Amino acid sequence: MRIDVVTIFPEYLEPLNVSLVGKARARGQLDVRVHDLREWTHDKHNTVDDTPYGGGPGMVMKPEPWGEALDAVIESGAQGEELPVLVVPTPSGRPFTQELAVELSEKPWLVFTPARYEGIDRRVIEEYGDRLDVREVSIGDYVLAGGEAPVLVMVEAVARLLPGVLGNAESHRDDSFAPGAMADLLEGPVYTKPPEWRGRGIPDVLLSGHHGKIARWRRDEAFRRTVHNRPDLIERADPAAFDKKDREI
Ligand SMILES: O=C(OCc1ccccc1)c1cn[nH]c1
Repeated sequence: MRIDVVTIFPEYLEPLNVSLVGKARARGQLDVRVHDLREWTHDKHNTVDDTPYGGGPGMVMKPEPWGEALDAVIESGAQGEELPVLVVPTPSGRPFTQELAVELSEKPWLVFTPARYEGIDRRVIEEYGDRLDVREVSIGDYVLAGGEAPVLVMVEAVARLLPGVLGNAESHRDDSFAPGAMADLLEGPVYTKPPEWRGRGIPDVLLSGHHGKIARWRRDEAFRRTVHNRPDLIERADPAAFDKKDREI
């Protein structure tokens, strides 16, 4: 997979050189290219923003630098002529979910356009929306100063799903929100050695070696935690899925 990021703060994307994503890049599973938007400005001050038409607070990112940058990135594509998916982080986007992470992890090429200020001139989204699959995506209901942190979040969520990137291929089968048996439930509690820590032991069932009981206990704990922290997910859950899960245990 190829990932391009166009930003006025390239140094903000340094964390993509370390850990999980860093290793995937070193193994050649991921080709991540970070571009400085200001490379495509031509005035003395490398201007990327201006005042909003119609007035109002803040500044808007100008369309010209984005147009030149995105044309350059798209033209550099040797991805078998496949065009990239354009991912635009914004509070006004559709929610970023595990389901969307899975969908994006199956694409050969993603281009992220993190904005600063009040956002990017709408005409950029329209211009590229005519020829590309453009996704405006929110990582949550809050406003940040820029889209770079959302890009780090989305790239990590996508990269860990690439085959061979996450050590144990099974690990994301039971992820919270992963489609399938545990869909729509939060992860239950986890424990590891030592068997006793500050007078606190381990739930007996986990030491029983009885896999059926362990699976049922984990499902019940996941349910309990979901009711407590995310009752909204319970309404959405499909009771038949629980019955199916019960039969599987
Ligand atoms: O703040 C965010 O992106 C930066 C941004 C982009 C456009 C206009 C204002 C701010 C964001 C919050 N949830 N998901 C994304």
